[in-house]
Amino acid sequence: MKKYFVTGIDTDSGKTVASAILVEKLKADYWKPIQAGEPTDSDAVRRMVGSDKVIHPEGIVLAAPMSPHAAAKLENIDLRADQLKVPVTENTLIIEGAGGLLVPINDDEFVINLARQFDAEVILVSRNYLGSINHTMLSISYLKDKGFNIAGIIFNDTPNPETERFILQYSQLPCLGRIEPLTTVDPSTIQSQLKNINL
Ligand SMILES: Nc1ncnc2c1ncn2[C@@H]1O[C@H](COP(=O)(O)OP(=O)(O)OP(=O)(O)O)[C@@H](O)[C@H]1O
Ligand SMILES: C[C@H](N)[C@H](N)CCCCCC(=O)O
Ligand SMILES: [Mg+2]
Repeated sequence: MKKYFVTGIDTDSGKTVASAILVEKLKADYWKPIQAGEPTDSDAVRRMVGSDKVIHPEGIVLAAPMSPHAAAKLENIDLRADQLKVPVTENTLIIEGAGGLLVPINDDEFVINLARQFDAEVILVSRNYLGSINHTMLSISYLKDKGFNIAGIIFNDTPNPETERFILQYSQLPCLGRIEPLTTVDPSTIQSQLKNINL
């Protein structure tokens, strides 16, 4: 089974929206290994995709909408990456991280480590805002320095051609698509974006 790990340049960059689009585009399953706070991303994806799609139960659900290391600490949970096991499926699997790359799981493991642990290719979601060039370049730099297998970048929200041109030219990474600003996020607007994804 092919696995993609959807990470973002920050929390709220659009990983869940991008994951729902990828689930539809690739007819894939979805899995959120670490959920911190409610409503859950799995429920959000369930509302965005067809009822034929498989959404696997989260690896762990933590109550507090915080960094997983802090949310786990509040519940006296000793959260370790190796407790999280990829669900069994023959299908392509879209795995969504939590926050950005270097969000801690505990005092010495980061969310992005899960991509390697799960043998998944990384998709980086870059939302366009003032400051996103820096966040995107730092994220790419880390992924490359650490030797992650990077599928490419998805740009989200209001297009910024010069931002996108610079990032793609400097990084030489594939652009996997662009998600337009959506007035509502629902199954029909998710479907409207499939044509904008090249994967
Ligand atoms: N292209 C878009 N158009 C309109 N709204 C969007 C778009 N992309 C994301 N949003 C909205 O922005 C918010 C954050 O997006 P999303 O939940 O996908 O981020 P995330 O990276 O998954 O965050 P988290 O780190 O909490 O998992 C949500 O309310 C989502 O519906
Ligand atoms: C609760 C939120 N929606 C995410 N699940 C977790 C975001 C953690 C961000 C931590 C940080 O970078 O400071
Ligand atoms: Mg999310």
